[in-house]
Amino acid sequence: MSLFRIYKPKSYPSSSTRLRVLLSNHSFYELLYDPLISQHYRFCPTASDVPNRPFSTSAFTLFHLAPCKFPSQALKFKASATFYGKPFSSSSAPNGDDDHGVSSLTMVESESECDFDADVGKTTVGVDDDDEGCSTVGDSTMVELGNGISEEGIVVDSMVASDSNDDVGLERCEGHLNVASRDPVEVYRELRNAEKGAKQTRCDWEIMQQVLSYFGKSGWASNQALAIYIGMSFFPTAVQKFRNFFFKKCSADVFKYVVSLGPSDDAVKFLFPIFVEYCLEEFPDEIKRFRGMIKSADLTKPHTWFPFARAMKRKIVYHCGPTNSGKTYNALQRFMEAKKGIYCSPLRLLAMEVFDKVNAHGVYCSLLTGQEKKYVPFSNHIACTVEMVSTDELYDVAVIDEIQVMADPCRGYAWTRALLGLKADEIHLCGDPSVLSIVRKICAETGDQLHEQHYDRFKPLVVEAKTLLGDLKNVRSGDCVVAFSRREIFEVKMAIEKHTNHRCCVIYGALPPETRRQQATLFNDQDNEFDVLVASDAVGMGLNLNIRRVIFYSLSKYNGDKIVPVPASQVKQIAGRAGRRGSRYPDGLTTTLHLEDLDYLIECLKQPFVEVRKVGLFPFFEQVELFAGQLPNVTFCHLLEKFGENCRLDGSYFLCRHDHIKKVANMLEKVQGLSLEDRFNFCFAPVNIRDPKAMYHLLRFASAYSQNVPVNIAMGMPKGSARNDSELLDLETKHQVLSMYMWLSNHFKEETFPYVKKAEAMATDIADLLGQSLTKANWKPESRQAGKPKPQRKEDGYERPRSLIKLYEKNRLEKASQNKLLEKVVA
Ligand SMILES: Nc1ncnc2c1ncn2[C@@H]1O[C@H](COP(=O)(O)OP(=O)(O)OP(=O)(O)O)[C@@H](O)[C@H]1O
Repeated sequence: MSLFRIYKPKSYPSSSTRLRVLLSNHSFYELLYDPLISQHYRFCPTASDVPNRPFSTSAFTLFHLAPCKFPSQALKFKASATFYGKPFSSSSAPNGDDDHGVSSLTMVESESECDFDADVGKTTVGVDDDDEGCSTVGDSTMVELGNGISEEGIVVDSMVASDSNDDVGLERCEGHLNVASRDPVEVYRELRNAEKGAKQTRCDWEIMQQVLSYFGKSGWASNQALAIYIGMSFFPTAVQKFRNFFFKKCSADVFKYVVSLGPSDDAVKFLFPIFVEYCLEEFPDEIKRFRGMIKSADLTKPHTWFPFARAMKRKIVYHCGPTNSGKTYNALQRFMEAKKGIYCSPLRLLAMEVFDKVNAHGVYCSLLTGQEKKYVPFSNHIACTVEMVSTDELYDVAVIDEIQVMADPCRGYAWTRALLGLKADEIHLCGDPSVLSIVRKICAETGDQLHEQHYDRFKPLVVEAKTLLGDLKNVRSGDCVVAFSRREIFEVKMAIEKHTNHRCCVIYGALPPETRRQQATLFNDQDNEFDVLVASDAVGMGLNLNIRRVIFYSLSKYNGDKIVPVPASQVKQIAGRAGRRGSRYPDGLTTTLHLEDLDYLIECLKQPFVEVRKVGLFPFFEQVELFAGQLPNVTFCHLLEKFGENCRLDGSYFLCRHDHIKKVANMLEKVQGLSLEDRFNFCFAPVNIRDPKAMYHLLRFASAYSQNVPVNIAMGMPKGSARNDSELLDLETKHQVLSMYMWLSNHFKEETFPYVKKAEAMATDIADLLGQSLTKANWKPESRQAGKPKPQRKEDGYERPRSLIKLYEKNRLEKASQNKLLEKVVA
């Protein structure tokens, strides 16, 4: 039954319309001008099984209602008047939105508008306060509208229920409209208990197909289904079964009602609670399994994972500022004063530096990294890499360096864990301001007391506008040329040594920390010819270097996928290495090789730190183990994938990337006899997944370990320093393999890795050989990255690279102008 609320604006000319409206809840409608009944209109459904329902109305204009397929689409009247009909819907819509209970017709004329709202499920016709001329009607299905012409608006004359012969029809119509207001549990039970569903017309059946297909594709429904533990992957199966059930059991009124909604969100919202009832009854096992899975993949509220730390009232001091502003210095002062302290470093190299520095100050300090444990007798202090931090020990003072790495997509979880879990009365965080607001948020959750100390750079960094004008001959003593690939580093070294009198030290990520330190010492030492440093972004952290000027050879780098501009935060960090307090060059300078890169450098240095909104998390083994209990018989790699899909996180956290872990997990699938914990630990071993030799050795180590036999190093010692780049690469790989062996010996049963001392000795020797090799290296690097833009050749033989930043900028501008053009065309 329908309620028609008819009104029109007062401005509407009183003589303009005289009409009658009949609404019926069938799918197809037509409004016809019947020439036999001059000036009268007939409003009739087209469905063949529903009789025409002519009725008379007077109107002075002709209009036509174009047929529409679904009620959800607008019913459109054309001519001098246009009507739009919104879909019928239940007045008790699941979301409680009253609008869903209103069907409406809107008449639009060329000069003015008149709206008709038809409320479903009531029996009276009301008139808005503003409106006049409509009268109420009785409770028949054919709604009678009031007589007479309004002073100002629509005149609606009495409507005759011409089809009132059919009481059953009326009940049916009323019945299907009432469906919406019924309890979904009751509707579901009725369907479930029905022996057979009602017969449907082909047309309705097709519409229902579309409705259920719309339901299956609804992101809202699949999301909501998670609340009853119907997982995303099971949702399509559940919908398919529900669909079959619905077709088999659906009663006429429910069917009609859903068809009247059409494939729409209203239909989804109506069906969803019935679907829920169906799922709860039909899929208890799946729901139980998924609930268990979700529960075990719950990474929400990570601060509650550390109850002992929560029981403490910790004081957190955030040393917040740019590079070279004395943050770490001040934090380390507190660390050394403490009775018991821990320093957490982002790099082995930095942990070693602090270990040396603190011991040199007479404070006994041990060293703990993934690869080495150096216990200093009577020490109460420890310098460790952040991944190795113990959340069991109690400390007076802890220092977490480079706290902004919390937001690192791969390693961030280690910083988050240290911050949340460290049992220390006082925790000093050193870093730039990018994670300050999120640390504030975390402290509010943990109940820790946060103190902020803000710092400025000791001396401002000066940008040299002249640049090197594209010529490496312009390097000077104390310069550090920064390039972002190993290949470029060696090209630059060669070019400088060939065309100038300078000698170059080299620092890049694949070198062992010992070699990096050796090269840094060589560079810092004034009594030799090595006065220029060529380095990768590895120079950005951890080394105290006497750098006068940082020169960016380029400001773009390969990110594993494509060449991208170096992020501003990284540019700042690297440039900030110039002019350290206490070094030979306290005033820092920075510039670029090319003039055209200078703008980007200035732009980066000017940019404020971008506020980080999320920091990294990764599950502990125990969490993965719990999760695995819900998914027996899947590979470890698949397990990690599933964990990633199903884990829940709070808004301040993201799950750290684990492609690297999955790649190792995948490789180790063929190794039998490893426990889940073994697999988990092997996956964290430091291995370069792009180096097949290193991957081979990891596989070999894991196989031997799984057979419980002593794991051999099985790798020959190189005879001498490298004579070419492939020998240098070989030394790098060998050192990585030894480093991996040492790491494994610290993370697995020691007796299974009995040659750890030998590995340490070999690693030290190889680090030395690497240092020697770099000192004399004057060969062309081997190309490992096909497809990278080739450097341009200069006439004097010196190779000058193209400015990729310029190229990037050009592409960006081209893209932007293309987009603008496209927008124009679309407009
Ligand atoms: N008060 C101080 N007295 C003497 N030297 C200091 C002092 N503060 C800092 N320094 C020296 O200044 C240099 C930079 O300090 P520090 O490493 O603490 O800076 P930072 O802000 O932590 O920079 P980064 O983030 O680059 O590590 C270091 O060599 C440090 O020893």
